[in-house]
Amino acid sequence: MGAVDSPVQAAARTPLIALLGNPNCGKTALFNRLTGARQKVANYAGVTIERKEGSFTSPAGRAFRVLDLPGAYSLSATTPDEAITRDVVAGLRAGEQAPDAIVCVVNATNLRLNLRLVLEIQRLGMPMVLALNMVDMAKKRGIVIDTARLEKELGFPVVETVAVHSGGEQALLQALDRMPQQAHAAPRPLSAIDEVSVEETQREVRRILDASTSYANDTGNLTEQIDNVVLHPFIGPVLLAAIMFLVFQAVFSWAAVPMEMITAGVDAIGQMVSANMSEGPLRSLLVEGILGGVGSVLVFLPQILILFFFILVLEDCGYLPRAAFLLDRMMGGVGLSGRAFIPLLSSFACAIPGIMAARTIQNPRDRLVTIMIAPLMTCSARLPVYALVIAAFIPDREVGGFMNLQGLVLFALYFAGIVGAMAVAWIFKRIMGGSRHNPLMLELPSYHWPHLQNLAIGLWERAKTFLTRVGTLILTLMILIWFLSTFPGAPEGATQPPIYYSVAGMLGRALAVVFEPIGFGWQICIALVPGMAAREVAVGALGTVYALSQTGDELATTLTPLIAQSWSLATALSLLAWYVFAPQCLSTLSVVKRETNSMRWPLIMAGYMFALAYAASFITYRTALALGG
Ligand SMILES: Nc1nc2c(ncn2[C@@H]2O[C@H](COP(=O)(O)OP(=O)(O)OP(=O)(O)O)[C@@H](O)[C@H]2O)c(=O)[nH]1
Ligand SMILES: [Mg+2]
Repeated sequence: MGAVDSPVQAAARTPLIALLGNPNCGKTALFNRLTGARQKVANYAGVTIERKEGSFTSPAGRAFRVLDLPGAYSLSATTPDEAITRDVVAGLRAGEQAPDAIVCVVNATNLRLNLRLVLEIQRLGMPMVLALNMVDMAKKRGIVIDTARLEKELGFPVVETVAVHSGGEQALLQALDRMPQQAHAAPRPLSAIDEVSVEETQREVRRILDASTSYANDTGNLTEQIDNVVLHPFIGPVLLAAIMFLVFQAVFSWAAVPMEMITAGVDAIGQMVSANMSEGPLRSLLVEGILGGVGSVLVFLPQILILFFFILVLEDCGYLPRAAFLLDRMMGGVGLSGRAFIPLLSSFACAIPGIMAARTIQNPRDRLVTIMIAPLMTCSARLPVYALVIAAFIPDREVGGFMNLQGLVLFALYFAGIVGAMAVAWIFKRIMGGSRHNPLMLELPSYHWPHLQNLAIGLWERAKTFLTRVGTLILTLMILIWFLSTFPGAPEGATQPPIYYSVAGMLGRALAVVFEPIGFGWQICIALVPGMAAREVAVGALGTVYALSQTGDELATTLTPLIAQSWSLATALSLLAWYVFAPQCLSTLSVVKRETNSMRWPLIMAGYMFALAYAASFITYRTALALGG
C-alpha cells in the first residue's frame, strides 16, 4: 500500500477520524459513547496507552472509523505512549494511513493547558473539529465559553460535548456530518509544529481565551478544598493508609456471605452428581476434577469483585494521582519516580496492564526498574491462594476491637510484596546507576463522584474475565490435572492413595526434592506446576489433589479443612511467602519480553524472583519451625 492513496481510492474507503487531546480530557469516554465500546475510562492521566479502533454510523448514515489514542501534552513526544499518538497522527506508523480528520478533545475547565496542543495540531493542516468536552463541569464552575467566538478565532468548527451523558456526543456527530466528504491532502510534516515557538503559541492561547471565555461566578474550587486535606503532609498519608486498610478488611468481611453461598451451591451440585452416578472414573472426574477444582477457584469471585470495586472507585474519583503525589518522596528514596505509582497500582489487578502502563514513564531506566518490580505487586490471581491459606490457618478473630485478624494478615502479605519491590528497586538502581530524582510533574484532575455506569461496566468486565478464565483455561487445566493425577492407578498392595503413584504424583515427588527444605510436600509441588499458567489454578489443583488423596468414603469438596489438617502452620506460612515473591506467570514474562524488546530482562526477572521466593520461604519455614509452628 502506498503512503498516499489516490483520490479515487480515498473517497471509496471509510473515513478515519482520530480523537486527540491532553491526557484525561475524556477521549476514551467519547470514543465509548460514539462506538458503544467499553474501553477503560478513569480519572487520571495516562489511562489509554495504545491506539484502539472502532466504527460508527452518523445520524446522516455516513460510516466512520474512529481511533482512540493515548493522551499527549504535545506532539513533540517524550514518553513511549505519546510517541504512539504522534506517529498515528502523522501517518508514520508502518502500514497505516494518516487519519482523514482530527477531533481535538479538550477539557473545557482547563482550556489554558489544552489549547496548546490544539494549536500544534492545527499546523498540520488537516480537517479538524474541536470537541469542547466536560462542559457540564465548566458550567458548574461558572466558566462561560463563547463557542461561536472560539470557532471564529480558531477557524474550524467547535462543538460542546459531555462524554459521560447519553446523547452528550450529538453535537459532535452533527459536526462530522457537516464535514465535506472529499478526500484531503496528506498532513504536513511534523516539523511544521516547531515553526512557531512555544512562547508564541502560549501568547496565542492567551489571546484566544481572553476573547472567548469569562468566569462568571467562580464558586471557589471544591477540588482545592478537598486537596487541602488529602495532600496535607500529615493527614494525607494517614488517610491513604486508612483507605488501603479498609479495602483489605472489606475483602474479607464483606465477601463471607456470598462465598458461603457459592460453596454451598458447588457442594450441592457435587452431592447431586455423587448420588445419581455410580462410583467410577467419570464420577471422579466430575466431582473431584471439575467441581473440586473449578469450584475452589470460583468461590473467590466475591473477593475479587470487592477489591476491584474499591480500585475502580479510587480510579474514577481522581484520588490516584494524589496518592502518587503523597508517595513520591518515599518512592524517590529507592530511586523510583512518582510516575511509577500508577503502573504499580495497576499491577495489583494484574502485572500485565501494569507493565504496559510503564510506557507513561519518560526516563528509560526508571521505566525498566518499574517493569522489573511490577510482578511483586500482589495481583488478583494471588488472592485465591492467600485467601485459602489464611482461611485455613488464621483464626477469624477480632483484634483491638475493630480489626479482623484475617484481613490484617492479608494486608501484611500485600505489604510484604510492596516492601520487597522497594528493596529490589533500590538494588537495581544501585547496579544500573540511579538517575537524579526529578520532582514529580503530574496533573491533578478535579474530583468527581464515580460514575455508576463506569463502575458497573468495570465490575462486569472483571467478573467476565474471571469467569471466562475459570471456564476455559482453568477448566482445561483441571481436567488435565485430574487425568495426570488419576493414571496410572495404584499398584498391587499400595499403601498410599492412588494419586501418589500417578504421573502427577511422580512429578510432585521429584520436585519435592527441591522444595522439601522450604516445607512443600509432593502434593503442593503438583499444584505449583500448573500454577505457572495461571496462579489461581494452584488452588484448583490443590482441590483436586487433596480430594483424590483422601482415603476412606468421606469425600469433602471443601478444601479449607483438608489443608488445615494436612499442613503444618510452618508449611502454610512458607507457601504464602513463596506466593508473595515467586515468578509464576508465563504471560507476564512474555509481556516483559515484548515491552523491553529483549530476552534478557524476563530471564533476569524470573531468576531474581525465584531466588527471592526461595530465600523468603526458607527463612519463613525455618523460623516458624524453630518457634514450634
Ligand atoms: N463530568 C464529566 N466527566 C467526564 C466527561 N468526559 C469524561 N469525563 C470523566 O473524565 C475522566 C477521564 O476520562 P477518559 O475518557 O478516561 O479520558 P482520556 O482522555 O481517555 O484519558 P487518557 O486515556 O488518560 O488520555 C473520567 O473519570 C471520565 O468519567 C464529561 O464530559 N463530563
Ligand atoms: Mg483514554
